[in-house]
Amino acid sequence: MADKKGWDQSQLRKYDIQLEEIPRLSVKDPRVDEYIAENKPVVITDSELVASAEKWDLEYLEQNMGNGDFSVFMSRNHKFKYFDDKKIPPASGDSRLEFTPPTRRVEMKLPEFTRRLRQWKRGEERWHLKSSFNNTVGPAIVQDFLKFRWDWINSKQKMHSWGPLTSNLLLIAMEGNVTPCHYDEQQNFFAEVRGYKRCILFPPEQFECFYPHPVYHPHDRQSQVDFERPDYSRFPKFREARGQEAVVGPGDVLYIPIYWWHHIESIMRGGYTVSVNFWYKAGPTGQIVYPLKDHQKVAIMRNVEKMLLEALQDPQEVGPLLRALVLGRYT
Ligand SMILES: O=C(O)C(=O)C[C@H](CCCc1ccccc1)C(=O)O
Ligand SMILES: [Zn+2]
Repeated sequence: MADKKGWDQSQLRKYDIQLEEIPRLSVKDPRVDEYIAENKPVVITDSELVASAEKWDLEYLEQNMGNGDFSVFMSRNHKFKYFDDKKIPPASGDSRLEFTPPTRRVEMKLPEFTRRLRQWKRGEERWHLKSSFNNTVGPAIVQDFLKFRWDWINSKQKMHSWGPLTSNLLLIAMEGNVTPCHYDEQQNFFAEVRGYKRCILFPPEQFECFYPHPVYHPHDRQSQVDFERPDYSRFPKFREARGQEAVVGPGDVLYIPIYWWHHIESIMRGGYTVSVNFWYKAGPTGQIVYPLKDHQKVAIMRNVEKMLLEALQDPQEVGPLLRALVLGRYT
């Protein structure tokens, strides 16, 4: 039986990872801004940021999301590992370059999606709606969206000199769905509207523990490590990962700092989840200060990979050149 907090440990997947708690602070607590200023995760409670969306249950969404198409992802298992379809290589004889998408995107109307959620049986394919708010949504949703606490979030954006808001994603997931560990190049206020999501975060300085796919790969920014069955022979440093976790529920806002690794799961047997994220471009770098911050080194590594690929053209040549550059010389 779930505790008064709405869930219990049995609803979280088990991983062999050292985890601490992400602090939970009230929106009125001045320490919230200290965490954001230091690019450290914090769960902000009672912000009312998306309180106008509290009524977004499946029935309300069916009636008010309009008749447009929404991007829905289908997976044969519980994992929804993101991939950039613009980076999928053209078919070549070379099987080493072949990419098999782990999920399939299907455009469908909202009632189609909610039907699949309602009729789902264990073992069947899973669904995950991931869509921006476009101009096809109904007037009631527009009203709810306009009633988000833009005054509060705009004041945060300004106070911390973030760049512009680039997008809001509406995320509707089935219980048990998992978004595997990845990082984004944007600041993120992740607002939980309905249901409970367990979020595990790791700082950018643990880059070496997560072995992200190459930048040119469709799974760019995604970790190669399968949290459920880590391959410690290929990814030995994963043993050293130290995470922070939080289970966010309705009304909670999790600040996911730019470049921080995050794994997100809709808790098992918790029903569907509804989340809205707020992605912001990083602020201006301003004066470069040494020593560089860890996320700046990640950005440098990304640029080196891009430049080498541009220069060498063949992705197969990037590894050998980097090895020649480093082994016995910088190691
Ligand atoms: O808000 C975020 O950054 C999240 O990762 C939220 C996460 C998945 C959103 C879809 C997605 C996955 C990978 C890359 C970009 C977008 C979830 O809620 O399951
Ligand atoms: Zn993300």
